[in-house]
Amino acid sequence: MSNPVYLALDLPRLDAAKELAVRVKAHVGGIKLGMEFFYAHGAHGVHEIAHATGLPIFLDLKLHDIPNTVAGAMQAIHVLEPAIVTVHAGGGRAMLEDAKAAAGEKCKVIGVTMLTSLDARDLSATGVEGTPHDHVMRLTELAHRSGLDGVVCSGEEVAAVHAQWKDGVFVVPGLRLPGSSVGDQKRVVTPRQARDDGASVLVIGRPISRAEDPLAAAREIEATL
Ligand SMILES: O=c1ccn([C@@H]2O[C@H](COP(=O)(O)O)[C@@H](O)[C@H]2O)c(=O)[nH]1
Repeated sequence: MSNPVYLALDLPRLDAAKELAVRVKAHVGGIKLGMEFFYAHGAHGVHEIAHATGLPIFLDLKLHDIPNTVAGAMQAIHVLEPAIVTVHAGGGRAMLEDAKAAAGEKCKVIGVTMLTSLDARDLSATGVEGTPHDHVMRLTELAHRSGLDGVVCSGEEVAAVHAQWKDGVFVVPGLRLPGSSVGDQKRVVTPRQARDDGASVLVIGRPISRAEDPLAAAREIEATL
């Protein structure tokens, strides 16, 4: 079985990001590049990381706009050959369908349901009724009906999401080993629990990138899986 861990390279400097990725590449299955990296380094940065590591690239851009704009963005990033791209599931059915149609066959399009940095109080403050579980399940159903390949959810929901959508791709961030700092994450589980509950991709950033010894941290996480 291939390594499900994607290293989130949320670092402002390209040389530091590249050095870290090369250092731990034997202990992760892919690299996740998000807004911080992409806005700073663009297509050039993506090519640099892809060539330096040879690993699949997950572009976590969380696209969320009118359908025509999101479809245009998907076409524009096609040349980067990402294995995975994210869009916000809350963008609605037309946006999700158009994003998938524009993505090309090899790219998995994954819908972000409810950010792992949010909890029940945050959800209610945005005017959404029900629990985080209800919200995640509702958006998962929409993503599925709209033809996406899977969703991003927290480890608290992934078992239910997996039970509802057997062949989906389930991306889980908000992962921490017991006793480590959660930072801004609110719905958190261990990498092992997320995997056992049906996660296909485990997104891990700061527990590796901010560790005193990132290589040892990546190895330690790999050993728990
Ligand atoms: O709901 C979500 C969606 C995406 N993320 C991203 O995952 C990583 C997590 O980083 P850590 O340092 O391991 O907390 C980060 O790039 C987020 O943008 C998420 O955390 N939650």
